[in-house]
Amino acid sequence: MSESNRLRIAIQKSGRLSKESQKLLKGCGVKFTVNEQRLIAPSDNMPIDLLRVRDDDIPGLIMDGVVDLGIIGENVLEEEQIERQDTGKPAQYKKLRELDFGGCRLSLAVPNEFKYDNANSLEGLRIATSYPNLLRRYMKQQNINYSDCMLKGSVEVAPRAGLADGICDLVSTGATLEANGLYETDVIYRSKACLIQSTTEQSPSKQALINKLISRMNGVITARESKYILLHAPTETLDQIVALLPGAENPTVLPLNDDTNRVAIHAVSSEDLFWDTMEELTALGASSILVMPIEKMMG
Ligand SMILES: Nc1ncnc2c1ncn2[C@@H]1O[C@H](COP(=O)(O)OP(=O)(O)OP(=O)(O)O)[C@@H](O)[C@H]1O
Ligand SMILES: O=P(O)(O)OC[C@H]1O[C@H](OP(=O)(O)OP(=O)(O)O)[C@H](O)[C@@H]1O
Ligand SMILES: [Mg+2]
Repeated sequence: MSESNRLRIAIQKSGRLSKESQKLLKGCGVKFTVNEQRLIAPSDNMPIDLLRVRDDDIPGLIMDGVVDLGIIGENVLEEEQIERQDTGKPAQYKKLRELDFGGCRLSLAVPNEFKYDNANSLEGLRIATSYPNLLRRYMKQQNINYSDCMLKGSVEVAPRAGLADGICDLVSTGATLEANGLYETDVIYRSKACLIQSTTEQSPSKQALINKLISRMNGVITARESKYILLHAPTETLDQIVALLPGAENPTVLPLNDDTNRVAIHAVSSEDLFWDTMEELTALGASSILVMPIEKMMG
């Protein structure tokens, strides 16, 4: 259905995913300028148009084949898929990869004064949510009767406002729940942002561009999760020091000028190097420890 020669990518216009989605695409070499008033941000250097929309609209745009790629929270994607499956609308998509942002969970929460023992304590409650389908699926699995109160926003104030007994909403740090006198009882869905594609067959040139973007995205995300580590180590503790570097296989070991007892180590580590490990390295005699970010990785 998407007949344009340009690849269309739907991203959230403004909200939790918008900045990170733009940063990821820029990291993949897609140049564009966002004009806040405009729905479409065309790329200047690649045949790509970014569609800036409400996140709730992204799964439907993909499932109807109106756009080619989308960056969306798995929670919104799954919610829309259940809705469409129940109403007989197209509900297919391809998940290309999970992304490294937008991590949160959809949880049930009740007021601090509510006595909760197990999921059965929720029997008969009225629960406010923006995710009625994910909530229904969970409550059915648990065999619990409830009624729902559909709210698109400000779900966390529903119990205090007398609209509901509990809520089913997104949680990350838990600060919103705490600020509203609520506590989390059941995690019903864990979510991250992901990259999805419509199942519409693409022209070879568009599919080649999609493949290029996926490969670059892999490079950007792997690089973000990795560090370049340089340090000096005594030869007698070299093996112990290398063993402490997280996920660093085959580091480069180089001699130092005028010092036969020490060597320089260069390593790419698949994780960050935390202060605790830095302190352990120092205790083993390591010095001049540098931990540097990596911008891009390939091959
Ligand atoms: N606190 C959080 N921490 C991390 N990710 C979150 C958090 N809250 C939400 N998300 C993720 O970001 C997505 C977008 O959240 P946001 O609050 O911006 O949505 P929204 O208010 O529905 O936006 P829109 O106006 O586009 O409909 C959520 O669906 C979820 O996947
Ligand atoms: O556990 P926390 O770290 O407090 O995060 C949870 C909050 O984050 C989201 O809202 P957001 O801040 O994106 O604003 P919104 O009200 O526009 O959805 C979500 O709807 C919760 O309200
Ligand atoms: Mg939304």
